[in-house]
Amino acid sequence: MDIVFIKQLAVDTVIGVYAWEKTIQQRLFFDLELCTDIRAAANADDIRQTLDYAVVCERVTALVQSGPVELIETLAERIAAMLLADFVTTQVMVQVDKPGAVAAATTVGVRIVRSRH
Ligand SMILES: Nc1nc2c(c(=O)[nH]1)N=C([C@H](O)[C@@H](O)CO)CN2
Repeated sequence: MDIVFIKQLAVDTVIGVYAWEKTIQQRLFFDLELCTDIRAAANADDIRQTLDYAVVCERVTALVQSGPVELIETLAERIAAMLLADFVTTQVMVQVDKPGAVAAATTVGVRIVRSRH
């Protein structure tokens, strides 16, 4: 299967478990992979026949900024569910990086893979 991917999409939002985190914006980064068949789009050279990664970025950014949550796991699951429901894809990978969370680490985060049932 082919993959449309997005690396290190930056989104500022209110995210975190602790009280001090609920009053500030923090930057998260998203890596996304959407499994799809790109051959029809390639043959026709037609954006309408593939996943538009710019639209995916807009949708993910809007979802992340739609309201505060505590866990990056919550965002990963919501993003995966939205991508599977609204785009022509059979399986998605969603990685959420929160690089400011642990000073001694370059980054921390979660990565999930979800498929259409
Ligand atoms: N598995 C997770 N662990 C932690 C999370 C999280 O979202 N998932 N969040 C925090 C705090 O919000 C932390 O980022 C504050 O620095 C701690 N652990």
